Amino acid sequence: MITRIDLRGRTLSRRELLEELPRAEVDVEHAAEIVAPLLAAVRTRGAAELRDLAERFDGVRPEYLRVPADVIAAAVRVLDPEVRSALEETIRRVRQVHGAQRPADFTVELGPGAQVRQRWVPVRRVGLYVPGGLAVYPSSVIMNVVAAQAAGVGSLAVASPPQKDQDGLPDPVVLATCALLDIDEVYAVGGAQAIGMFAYGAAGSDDVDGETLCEPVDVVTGPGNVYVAAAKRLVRGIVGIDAEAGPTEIAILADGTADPNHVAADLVSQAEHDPLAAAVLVTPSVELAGAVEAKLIDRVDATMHRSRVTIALRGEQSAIVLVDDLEQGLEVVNAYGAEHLEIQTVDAAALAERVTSAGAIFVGAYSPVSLGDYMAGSNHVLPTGGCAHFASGLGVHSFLRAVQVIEYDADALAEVADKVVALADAEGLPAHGEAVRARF
Ligand SMILES: NC(=O)c1ccc[n+]([C@@H]2O[C@H](COP(=O)([O-])OP(=O)(O)OC[C@H]3O[C@@H](n4cnc5c(N)ncnc54)[C@H](O)[C@@H]3O)[C@@H](O)[C@H]2O)c1
Ligand SMILES: N[C@H](CO)Cc1c[nH]c[nH+]1
Ligand SMILES: [Zn+2]
Repeated sequence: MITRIDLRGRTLSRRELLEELPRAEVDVEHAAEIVAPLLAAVRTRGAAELRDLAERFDGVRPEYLRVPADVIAAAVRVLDPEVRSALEETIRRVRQVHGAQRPADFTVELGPGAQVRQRWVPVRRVGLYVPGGLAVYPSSVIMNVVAAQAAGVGSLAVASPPQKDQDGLPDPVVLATCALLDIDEVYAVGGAQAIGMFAYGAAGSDDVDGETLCEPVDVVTGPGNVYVAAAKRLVRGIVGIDAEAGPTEIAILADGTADPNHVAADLVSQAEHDPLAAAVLVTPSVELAGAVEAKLIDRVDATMHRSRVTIALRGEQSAIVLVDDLEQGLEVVNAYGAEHLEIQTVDAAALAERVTSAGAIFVGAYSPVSLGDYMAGSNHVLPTGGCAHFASGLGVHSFLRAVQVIEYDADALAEVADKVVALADAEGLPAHGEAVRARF
């Protein structure tokens, strides 16, 4: 069912360790070769191409690429009250956490009349991707939208794949969630083509050729499959992106005190996202490893997305990694840099303090990843594929830029003028020094 990798008694360099660790054959570069021509076609053919690609990849030709306002409003009217209450609770909690994320502006006085200020400025317009292929993700609407709203972004557009069983509209709960968050610009566009539409804009309204369907955005965020991740990589530079948030990963660092039933349930919970999802258990306990393997057999057998989960768990991206002790376990999870890392050990909080690479850390027996997916208040759009080594999850910072404001008066400039000239001359750029001298 799931491979074992035995690292016990082995001393490995970081490079050797990385080669031993399980990693999905999520070949973003290969996917990029597939989606590059799609992006180019969206850029030149706009709405017509978006309809053709929807037919090809989503199996439906949407009547409306931009979802009409009355359809969004109707979706919230028919929303199941229990689901509405859960969405509202998620919105409340995610707003609370993201409201606390905004970094403070500051001013530094370097001397009398010499001031540098830093201001955090939101981007003007954002394109927020909400996946909708193998599953639908109203929760991802909240994660994207609340973070952008908390940053103060003025113009927000959401895209999610057209659903065959919804006459080419996005999932109705996705639409209702947009309504709950006051979002009225929603597109029935999925995959790489949605990322292209956001990056380049798209011409051609629903019935009038030459009109604009979608204006280009400054930043594109959101999770998605390997094609979405590849498209984001390709448009980076034309627009800003958040981290690549591709097929889901869960790593669990657990010792003999962990409950094997909980560990197995958590591995299956994330494996159900995608056949390319990764589920990794790192443990020094051979007993726990055996018990988890046994529980996995029962759980996989009983779960709804059995075939998808089986492929994910059998894939080379998933494994049980046996280590000598929790110290080696920590080294392994830090080298892996999982999207989600659960710590189910004695003293889990102390170990969590020593984690240096993970998209998000879930501490102790009662903080499963599923809690973070929906209700913790944290953001579930997190870096995958090792991007946690250099990137953060989605948050208010994803939509902000730091702008420095420099203000010196005449005396303050005079004070450093000779030093500016000395450095300008040392760089062989004397006109820089002359620009300062010219003022005195
Ligand atoms: N890392 C995170 O933060 C995070 C959060 C939520 C979900 N996820 C991941 O998001 C993904 C969602 O994937 P999904 O497939 O359900 O929805 P999706 O919306 O990401 O992808 C569906 C789209 O993929 C495109 N597509 C499908 N086959 C294609 C092909 N052969 N060539 C080009 N394009 C193709 C289609 O355009 C379709 O609209 C999962 O991998 C899940 O694990 C990640
Ligand atoms: N686990 C996903 C992030 O990889 C987020 C999610 C949304 N819905 C369910 N799960
Ligand atoms: Zn999940």
